[in-house]
Amino acid sequence: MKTVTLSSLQAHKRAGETFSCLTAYDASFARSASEAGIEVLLVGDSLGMVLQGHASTLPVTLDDICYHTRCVARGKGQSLLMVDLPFMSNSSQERLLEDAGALMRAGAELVKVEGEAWMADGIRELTRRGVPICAHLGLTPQTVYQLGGYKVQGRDAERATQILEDARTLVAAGASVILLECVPASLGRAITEALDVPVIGIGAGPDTDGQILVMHDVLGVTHGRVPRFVKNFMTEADDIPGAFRRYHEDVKARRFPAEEHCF
Ligand SMILES: Nc1nc(=O)c2c([nH]1)NC[C@@H]1CN(c3ccc(C(=O)N[C@@H](CCC(=O)O)C(=O)O)cc3)CN21
Ligand SMILES: CC(C)C(=O)C(=O)O
Ligand SMILES: [Mg+2]
Repeated sequence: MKTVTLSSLQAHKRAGETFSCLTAYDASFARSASEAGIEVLLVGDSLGMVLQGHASTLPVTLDDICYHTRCVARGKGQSLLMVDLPFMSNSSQERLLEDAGALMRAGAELVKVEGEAWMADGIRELTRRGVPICAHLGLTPQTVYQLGGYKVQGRDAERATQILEDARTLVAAGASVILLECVPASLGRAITEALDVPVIGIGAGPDTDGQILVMHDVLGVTHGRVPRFVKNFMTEADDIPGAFRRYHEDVKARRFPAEEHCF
């Protein structure tokens, strides 16, 4: 695989080709995912749930994320390294810039922020300073206690329009990538078509430019009820590298997500 950059993701979008993304939290799994061809690795704050055992992503600290980013950076190969800003890193503009700076120094190449249109100022200041941004919209797990649970967002026309408008606003403010979580497939498609920047989906239907899943879900080691958009690729593979390859190939061939994974 050639080195993945923001412009290669753009090129995939223009060519109508999909790309695959997967969370990674350490060097060994990052290397394996990268060797499978997975274009983007995310050090997600989901690590609070799958590594630390919390019920949400809120307890994850900047130091936790920086530690895992340094680990993944050593194994990432040619993949692009995206990293989540943790809960409350947006408590002030100063803190936002400081925390994003810490993630970049740890090895991030693209910083993902949850937030709606009000994050536009922060995103403008970050991009001005050379921090490429992915804006995460739809189901934003850091606001789960406000949303009342991990529920599909944008089912009604009003909220769907709001998510589309937020996406436009954040792209205008400088976001290079949009990530949509848990929205109806029709909305995933509409937003992907409306924007020039790459759109990554998780539970956002088959038509987004990229797909992302949590590594533990792909390997079938998540305990408890798994979201509808999850597929365990171990059942069709001989080993972990094989499951990563299968996930990557199924995304590239648009075999994943299938109808049963969508809302
Ligand atoms: N293992 C794991 N996988 C993830 O995808 C994930 C995490 N952890 N932690 C952080 C967030 C939390 N996420 C979640 C968690 C649960 C649902 C879920 O159960 N959703 C319901 C929607 C029901 C509805 O509103 O219709 C589902 O049935 O999929 C969705 C996203 C996604 N992220
Ligand atoms: C589920 C993905 C998109 C994420 O934000 C994470 O892993 O933290
Ligand atoms: Mg996250």
